[in-house]
Amino acid sequence: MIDLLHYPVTVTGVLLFAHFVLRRFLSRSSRLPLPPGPKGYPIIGNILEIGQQEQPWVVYSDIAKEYGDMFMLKSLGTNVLVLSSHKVANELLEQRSTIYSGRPYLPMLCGQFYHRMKYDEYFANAQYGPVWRRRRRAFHQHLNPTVVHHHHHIIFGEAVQLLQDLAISPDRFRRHVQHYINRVIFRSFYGVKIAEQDDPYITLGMKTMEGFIECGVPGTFLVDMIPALKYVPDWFPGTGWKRVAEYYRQIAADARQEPWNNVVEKMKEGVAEPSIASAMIESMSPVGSPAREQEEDDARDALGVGYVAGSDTTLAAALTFVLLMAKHPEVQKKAQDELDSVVGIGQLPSFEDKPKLIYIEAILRETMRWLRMVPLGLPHATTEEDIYNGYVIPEGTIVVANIYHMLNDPAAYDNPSEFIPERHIKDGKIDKDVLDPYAVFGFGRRICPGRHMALDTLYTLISSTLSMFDVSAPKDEDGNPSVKYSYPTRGAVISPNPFDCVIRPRSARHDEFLRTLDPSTKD
Ligand code: HEM
Repeated sequence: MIDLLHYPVTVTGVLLFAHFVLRRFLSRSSRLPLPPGPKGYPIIGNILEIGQQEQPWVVYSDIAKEYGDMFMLKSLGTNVLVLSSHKVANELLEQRSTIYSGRPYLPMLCGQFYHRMKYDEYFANAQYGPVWRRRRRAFHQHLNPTVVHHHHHIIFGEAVQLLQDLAISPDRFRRHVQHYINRVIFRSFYGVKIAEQDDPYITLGMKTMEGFIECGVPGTFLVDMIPALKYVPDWFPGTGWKRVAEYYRQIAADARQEPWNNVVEKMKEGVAEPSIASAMIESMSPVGSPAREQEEDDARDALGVGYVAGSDTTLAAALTFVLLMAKHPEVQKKAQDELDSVVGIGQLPSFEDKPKLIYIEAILRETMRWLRMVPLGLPHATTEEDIYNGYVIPEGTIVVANIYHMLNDPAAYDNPSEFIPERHIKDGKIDKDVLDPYAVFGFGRRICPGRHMALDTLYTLISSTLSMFDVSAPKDEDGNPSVKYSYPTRGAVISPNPFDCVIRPRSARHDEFLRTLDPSTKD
């Protein structure tokens, strides 16, 4: 006998089931192939290519030469789609950004269970959804191109301090450049002046990064592959990962909370230096109102990402610039001639000079292109199935843009391994026909929202150091100038390993000028 009470439910269930089965088997996608890619081994598939530790960007680049600008690697249920041209990256990550803006699911780092590190509170790791959207919007409001100039006095004032530090102890240039970049981030974000040594906020930020490096590689912890392990009780042997997760969860929470609390306290005392945090707090709903708690969480966590995402990346570009100047005295001389004629000898370039400093702009572009600091960008993930050029790209596919390959493409750049700023200039202007190297900042809705601040910081660093200093190569055993340098072969961000170079004021006059600079008057 038919159970009338459940009849509609049963019919709906059968129809729904039939709908899904038919959709699966009759859909175009089920008849379409996956994008091509190297044939893997039985069961493990392409795990060797995916898990490649040494210069995976070069390995992917070689595969692209055989399979074209889009290929798929498959292993143990994971699909990794590698994009190797601007065209495909634009068509998928930009034009279809509603589908391609997720991040890969990393259970230990960001999983949805208690024993996790909660690193998805940093919106750079968050899944595409309302939390990511709110935090990204809060961040963007204070760092978009129309308002980033609010931080110029900090970028410039701290550069004066950098020049003085370089004049006093040029051998410690690495430390000085790093401190400059961190001062810019912490002053503009929180209005705090960080300490030269053992700053507590920097220590927390560095430990947070350690957690990312230690636990961010899927497969380091078994729970990444067998999420059911989260149910194993804490006292059970082999559950040490839970303590690791708790440790870093607390560190990362403190890294976001402590500088924020400092701003709140200083605002109460009426002594807060204006900053992004203080501006955010001033524009919030009244304390005690329903919206307030979420607004505070979003603002605090949106700002927390600044040091984590912005410090090492900007440092990689800045140190590479120093290295390239030591290697290329002819480029340096040309830049100094431009600075002297546009700004004047013994003067510091300002942001007003920027449109006229074409060669400086070309050096900045070429440094980014030559280095490709984040060679594989940050991985995206598809949030639904897609069909592109006759191939099916399943939901949950990890999508990697091989920025290294794009900016190293001989079809786009002659002699791509050479550092040639002139390639970006035509008829005394930046040549818009040359492929924009700012792919280093990623693509689509996830494109780096700190890029305007990064570029303004790098412009200031490049123009002000070249206006005051000569950078040269140390002499080798035979008395010839030689810069010995190397780059790490693994990691998300590639920054030069420690190298030596000689930094000196350009002349006695420049030396004199450096002595008279007062950082406080330049803010
Ligand atoms: C030269 C310096 C920098 C480079 C090369 C760089 C590069 C990148 C790249 C490749 C991404 C991933 C984009 C994607 O998923 O497609 C990214 C994301 C991000 N960057 Fe940067 N970045 C730099 C500086 C900064 C700075 C200074 C900040 C902050 C002040 C910052 C904040 C962020 C954030 C918050 C994200 C995550 C965006 C999201 O997931 O929605 N970056 N960056």
